[in-house]
Amino acid sequence: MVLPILPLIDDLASWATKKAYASLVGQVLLDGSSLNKDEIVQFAKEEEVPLVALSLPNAKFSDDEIIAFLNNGVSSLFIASQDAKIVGHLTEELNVPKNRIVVEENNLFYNQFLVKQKFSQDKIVSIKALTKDLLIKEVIAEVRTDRPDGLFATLVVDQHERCLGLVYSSKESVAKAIDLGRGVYYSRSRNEIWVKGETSGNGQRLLQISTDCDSDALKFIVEQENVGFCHLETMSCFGEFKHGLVGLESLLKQRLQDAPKESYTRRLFNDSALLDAKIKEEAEELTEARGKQEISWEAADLFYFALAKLVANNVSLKDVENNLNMKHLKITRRKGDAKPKFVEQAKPEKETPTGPIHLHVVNASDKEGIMKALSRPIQKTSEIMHLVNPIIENVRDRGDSALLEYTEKFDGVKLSTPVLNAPFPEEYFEGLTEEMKDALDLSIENVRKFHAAQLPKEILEVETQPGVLCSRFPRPIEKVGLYIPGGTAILPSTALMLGVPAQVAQCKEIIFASPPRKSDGKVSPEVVYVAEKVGASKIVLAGGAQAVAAMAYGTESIPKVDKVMGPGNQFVTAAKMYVQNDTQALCSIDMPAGPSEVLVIADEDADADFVASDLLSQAEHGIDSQVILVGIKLSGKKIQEIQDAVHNQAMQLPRVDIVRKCIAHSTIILCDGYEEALEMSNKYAPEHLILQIANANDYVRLVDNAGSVFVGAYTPESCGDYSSGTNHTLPTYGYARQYSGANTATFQKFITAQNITPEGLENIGRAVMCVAKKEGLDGHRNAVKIRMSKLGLIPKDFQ
Ligand SMILES: NC(=O)c1ccc[n+]([C@@H]2O[C@H](COP(=O)([O-])OP(=O)(O)OC[C@H]3O[C@@H](n4cnc5c(N)ncnc54)[C@H](O)[C@@H]3O)[C@@H](O)[C@H]2O)c1
Ligand SMILES: N[C@H](CO)Cc1c[nH]c[nH+]1
Ligand SMILES: [Zn+2]
Repeated sequence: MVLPILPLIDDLASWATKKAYASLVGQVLLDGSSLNKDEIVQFAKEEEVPLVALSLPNAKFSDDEIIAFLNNGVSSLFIASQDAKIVGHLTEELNVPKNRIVVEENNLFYNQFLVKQKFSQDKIVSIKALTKDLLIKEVIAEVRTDRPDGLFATLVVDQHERCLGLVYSSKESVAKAIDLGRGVYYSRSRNEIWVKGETSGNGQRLLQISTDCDSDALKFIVEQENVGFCHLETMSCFGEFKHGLVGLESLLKQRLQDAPKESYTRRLFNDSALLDAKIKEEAEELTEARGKQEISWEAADLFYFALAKLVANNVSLKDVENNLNMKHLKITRRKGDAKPKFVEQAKPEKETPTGPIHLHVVNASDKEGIMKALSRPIQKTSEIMHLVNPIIENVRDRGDSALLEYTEKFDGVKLSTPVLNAPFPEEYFEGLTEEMKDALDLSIENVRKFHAAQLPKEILEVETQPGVLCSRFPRPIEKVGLYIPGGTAILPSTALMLGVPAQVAQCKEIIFASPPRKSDGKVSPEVVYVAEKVGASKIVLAGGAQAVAAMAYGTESIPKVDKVMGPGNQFVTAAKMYVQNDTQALCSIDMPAGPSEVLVIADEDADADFVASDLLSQAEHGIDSQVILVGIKLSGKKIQEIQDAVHNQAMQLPRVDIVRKCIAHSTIILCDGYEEALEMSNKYAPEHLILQIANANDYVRLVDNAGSVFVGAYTPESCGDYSSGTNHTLPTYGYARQYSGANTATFQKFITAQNITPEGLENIGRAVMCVAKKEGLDGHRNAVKIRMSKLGLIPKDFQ
């Protein structure tokens, strides 16, 4: 409730001199008969008074002017009883809501908008007559107390209406608070008036006083200064406030003062073009967001940059809230249509790009050029994580329903279940030819042979000392989730590259995941064929980060796996990185296996057509793939031959558009010798390395970093992709420095064991005790000492 006194403003100059205390009431009545139209609008718009009513004289203002008052912050129209006839006109013709019209009845104005309160004529006091003493008298007359000590419970809130604490006021303290315009209360422990902050420095500017509905409690709205309201130095007596928008505003205000020069926030404050661009970017991302998590994520980003703009321009959240309040009072609203430039328009037909498909050429001595050539065309981790995090969290928290939503959003397929269980229905094999089965069978057998050969033949056992037998034995990882890409191309070859070693390693449960086809919501029959051959129990019909999350955390219909494997685009790779770092997921991954890449080393004698075909075979994987040719002493003529071959072959490919984009960030690097070329390759650490050079085999010894090597002119990388036997799931982004490609061990873990005899204990026991003593771990030492002592290998009092 507001206080029953209603200051009548009939003169703006008097208001200006008295507003320091008059505004504590939180409401005013503008006198329409004394003020002109501009004064009314200016006051309602600019003065921060929560309730601005207007006494509307008959026939002084036009309809448009009345609407302008209500649209600019006037909350209610007070009409004298003799003018009541205009109410019909206001409600019917001007559409003024009934609850915003207050007609005088028996000397009472009964306001029902925003507050429910009766104002009697005698409580409407001209601003000229409103003195501090009168105000104090009115406030004290209004509040009651049933406490024996005569104090009033007083709720203290900040300007955002957040509760700071509960205190007590006496009549005297209220009078002093109004007089000083500060937070002044009555201290029950000290039994005296308490001017908040007088000793602590944590004072308060008083903004408004009101009472509750039955006038037995006061509310002080204050602006808290310094550390906070509580004596424990928190903002409120109930602890700190949650960060939220208000918290972010104060943090940004602080940053405006102290952010270091090189910080991002400082850059935002100093570069208004950057800040505006970020606001546009975030606004666009919010328009594209779907689902609670993603929308809240994007909205939070937008609010952050919007708040940075407010702070940079000295506009407060309170100003924004005042503006919202004013808009809430508007009675005519904008139609709400968006400006034409934001309305989706028919997109102009994309022009087919033309021009030669050629690689850039850079000399090995050009350091800057080389740095650029060897950097991958990938989005920043933070940006990609930003997109992937909400997807993972949603699937983790909401399981199948979130998974189905993302499949609809990203793959354009509405499914009723996200999983296909073995035995796979006949209809899923439709379209599979005998020729295809034979091709897959041959590839499966070669991959099986190569991977079976990697199984350890026997348990590794080493007697490190007489009586100390150490051993190591493999065990399959029980449940594996195998991701088979299916965005721009269906890859049954990946299904067999992952499924066969999983079967060879004897994993107990093999689950496939692959994005469903848009046409019928199924996965390709070739993938289903491989799934059946390797004994997969399920095919998750989903792709991207959501499929990875479903397998890593499990859903209602998908069991949680122990390890997620397989290649994929940046979303898939980022999701794998996320889950492997989340201890809640308890899930490992094979490696970061992202967009395909190849580095070909060729000399002058290399066949230009072979070289071009190898480059293009990986360039066609995706626009984020990258191919590099390292040429050794290539003549200008050879370079031209290769460029021509790239262009001519590319133009014949159905995926020429993808190739064109990939080649745009691909390079020919010119070196002077074989060793320099291999150094360059080791630096890049390519997923695939092809050696099209004389005596290629002799150079394999110089390869330090690569996923897989293809040696000699007749070893195209495609053979490794499908049928030779090596695995095509390989580390990209330069991770060949530290990761191996998929192999049988990827599907296993290795357990060590040891068996020590008394003789063995005698041989190593003293060493164990010595080091344990140094580490201060006597329990460790005792485990040896007690045994050795019982065996009589050390004296009873051995120290
Ligand atoms: N390194 C290796 O061993 C290896 C092996 C085979 C394939 N690959 C690579 O795998 C990749 C396969 O990529 P792909 O895209 O064709 O298939 P994909 O299956 O990896 O990705 C498709 C999925 O990406 C998700 N997605 C697409 N746009 C999205 C967006 N804007 N936000 C969130 N998610 C989105 C969708 O869910 C979709 O199902 C290629 O880059 C290829 O080169 C690498
Ligand atoms: N070259 C890819 C690995 O980067 C694998 C693949 C599958 N099909 C064709 N190629
Ligand atoms: Zn390939």
